[in-house]
Amino acid sequence: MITGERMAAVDENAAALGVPRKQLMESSGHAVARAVRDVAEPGASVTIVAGRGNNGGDAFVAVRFLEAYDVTTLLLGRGDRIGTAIARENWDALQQADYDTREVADSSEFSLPASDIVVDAMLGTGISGELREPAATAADAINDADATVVSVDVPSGFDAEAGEHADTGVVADHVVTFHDTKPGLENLKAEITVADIGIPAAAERFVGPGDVTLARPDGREGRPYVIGGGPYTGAPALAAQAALRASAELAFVAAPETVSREIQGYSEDLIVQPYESEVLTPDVAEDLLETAQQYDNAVVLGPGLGTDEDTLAAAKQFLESFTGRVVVDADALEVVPDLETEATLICTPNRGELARMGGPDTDDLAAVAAEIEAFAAELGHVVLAKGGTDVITDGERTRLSRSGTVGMKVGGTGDTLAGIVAALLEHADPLEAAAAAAHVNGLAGERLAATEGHGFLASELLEEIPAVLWGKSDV
Ligand SMILES: NC(=O)C1=CN([C@@H]2O[C@H](COP(=O)(O)OP(=O)(O)OC[C@H]3O[C@@H](n4cnc5c(N)ncnc54)[C@H](O)[C@@H]3O)[C@@H](O)[C@H]2O)[C@@H](O)CC1
Ligand SMILES: [K+]
Repeated sequence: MITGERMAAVDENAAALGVPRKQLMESSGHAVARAVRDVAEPGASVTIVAGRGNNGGDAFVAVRFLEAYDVTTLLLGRGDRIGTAIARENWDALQQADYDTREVADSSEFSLPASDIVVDAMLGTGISGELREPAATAADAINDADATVVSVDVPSGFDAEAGEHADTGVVADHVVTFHDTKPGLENLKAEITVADIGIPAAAERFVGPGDVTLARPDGREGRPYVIGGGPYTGAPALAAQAALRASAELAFVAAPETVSREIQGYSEDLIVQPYESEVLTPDVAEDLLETAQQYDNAVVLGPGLGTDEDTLAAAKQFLESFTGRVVVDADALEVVPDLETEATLICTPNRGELARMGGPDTDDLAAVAAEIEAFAAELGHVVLAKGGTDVITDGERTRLSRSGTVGMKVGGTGDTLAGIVAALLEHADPLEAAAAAAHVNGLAGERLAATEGHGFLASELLEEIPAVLWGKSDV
């Protein structure tokens, strides 16, 4: 099962792997033609009702595979208003090769020719809300017609994110859906065919530009709360600054007063909240919990906290009472395996931390991705295992991020990663936020490596984050 949103991400990843969308459209169109051939003998009359998106584009391709049929193609709108280049190219090809095509300017002009088959290619996964005109009129006519209706990808009017049908939508007899079934299709009376359109498995498995698009912030949102610092001061500052670079509105750092000035000294952009103690203690954790619950911040727990016994007890206590989202990093990770918590945790262990938590102990994380997935399932939390290839899993879904360079072994890159995860949590679900963050952090390193070789610093990653997130996502 795949949502329309995720499908678009996978499709973008496929393009980055060298399989562009136009190629997928060719496969989709071929699959639609096969479905028509399955329900009608050669010579049968086929009317294609196409919209101006890629759903229509799939049907334009199908026309070329249906030479043995009597095909008429109706486009809702004008050809020069087709929304995507690849759909327009396929429409133009039909014009140049003299296929029977007609443009329908508005609903008053719409009339459905009597035909054996109607191919419904008005709207696919790009729909929002009830059908607008002329699609609504066309849907009524299709539903009233005596033809077998084959819908492309989803029946037009069906929302593939929510799995809901618009009141005005097409009622299909057959649906040819692509790559994987979509939420809610199984509740329809239609016969569903899932067509393989040649998307490489790697486009789902490896984090790519599509995953970044999916998690990309479209504004400033979120106020991550970094609980860190004590024995170390750089780590919490890096995490908080990375969150700001990745779209957080504000970034708070709760730290011992003995080091709070030092942390503030690294950056005037942070809001540092000192507490009276040299390290995090259970008493302090209780106060911090109140603040975190009140503001519903995403929390980053761990950077620079140290392993004082009191600190670990405090981290455990915090996590057991908190009910929000926490990125757990560094020293705080070791309390996770014994926790009882309602919080949503995203654990970001490196190799050693993963092993100490009870997960696999290896340099080659990709080779043990299935074990890490099982480990995350057992924990009941998202695990982002950091290595040459990062493994990101929620125990059911697993993604691998190959971005990054050896220069990222430098201290502090895990802290920037934790901050990016916290920021993206405002825009994406925990697994998607973690996967995109891992990719973004690695790409930021790759940008630096282009000029600095292996000699760059974690603090320099910070400035690269915006370009990776909002600029061209391929370096
Ligand atoms: N990986 C993929 O995502 C692939 C997608 N393909 C096809 O592309 C489709 C998605 O294409 P698009 O994203 O271009 O979107 P659609 O073709 O679903 O439609 C987008 C168009 O519909 C209009 N629209 C949106 N809501 C409307 C409403 N309520 N009433 C009337 N018009 C409305 C929009 O303004 C836009 O012009 C898929 O369903 C599938 O058929 C395939 O070509 C191959 C691969
Ligand atoms: K459709």
